[in-house]
Amino acid sequence: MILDLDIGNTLSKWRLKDAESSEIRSRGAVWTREEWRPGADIPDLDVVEAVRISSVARAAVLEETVALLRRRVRHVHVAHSTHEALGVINGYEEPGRLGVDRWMGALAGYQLAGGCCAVDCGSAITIDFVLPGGQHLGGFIIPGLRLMKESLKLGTRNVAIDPESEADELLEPGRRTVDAVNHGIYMAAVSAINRIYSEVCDQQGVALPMLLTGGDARVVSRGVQVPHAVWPDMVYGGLEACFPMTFAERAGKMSGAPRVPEPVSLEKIRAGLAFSMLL
Ligand SMILES: Nc1ncnc2c1ncn2[C@@H]1O[C@H](COP(=O)(O)OP(=O)(O)O)[C@@H](O)[C@H]1O
Ligand SMILES: CC(C)(COP(=O)(O)O)[C@@H](O)C(=O)NCCC(=O)O
Ligand SMILES: [K+]
Repeated sequence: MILDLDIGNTLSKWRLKDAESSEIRSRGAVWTREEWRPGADIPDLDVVEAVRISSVARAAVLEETVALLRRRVRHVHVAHSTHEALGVINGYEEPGRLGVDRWMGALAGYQLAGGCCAVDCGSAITIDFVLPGGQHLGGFIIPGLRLMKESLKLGTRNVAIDPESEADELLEPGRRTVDAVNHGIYMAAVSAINRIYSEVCDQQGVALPMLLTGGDARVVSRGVQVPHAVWPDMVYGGLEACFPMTFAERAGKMSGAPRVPEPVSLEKIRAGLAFSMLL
């Protein structure tokens, strides 16, 4: 069994993948601030032959986790952001400083779709761009929905956006604090994503397919007008591409990869941008 770990600032996600059949056998998540010790919510390491890790948590969290795993598992692979990988050139001045979850998303997106806009809606919302030739441009970082809400300190933190709510409702003016806050942060997130996408496609002269991932991807997806696909396992896709182990992975297949969304034409994107600025 292969254990894949995606350690974010809020949640440490894991999944167990069958090395023979490439099937996902189980998955789960634990709070990142809690110690990562095999137990109730964590898979049994006896069945694990290899681990692949993407972590943006504090260095100490990763070091402890790796030390613990190395005692029990033979192959432990830790992903790092590099200058180049799998045909993608990292756009950061200091490539190692790009969050490795963003790098995994960019690599997975490029492997799936060629040029792409990779959006990760977690503790932070990150929006990264890769051109069809493999140049990563860098990206944008804004606080995620939960962080935006907590920063207001209006006592609404415990009333999360219902992940089933329709975008229409969320985009209406709120008539009590909790709705005003939830609708406000939702509008902030989706309008930033729509606008950033259009600006960068306009600047670069190319309409890119958009891929969405992260804990808030489903709800954010409803408010994003740009054609896109939700890919919950996008970070894991990067790990598969960097450290291919199963037969399917070696053939370039990534688990749960969606169909590549067909972007609208550049003319439409530019017309939308002009319209939104009343030009
Ligand atoms: N069951 C859940 N538990 C915690 N957060 C959730 C849950 N479902 C959705 N979320 C949202 O997802 C975010 C965490 O998403 P995730 O992509 O795992 O973040 P990170 O990678 O930063 O840890 C939270 O900030 C919250 O807004
Ligand atoms: C931007 C992030 C905090 C996002 O993390 P996440 O929301 O997935 O927990 C993470 O990718 C990170 O720590 N990046 C390093 C800084 C950078 O990418 O420029
Ligand atoms: K993120």
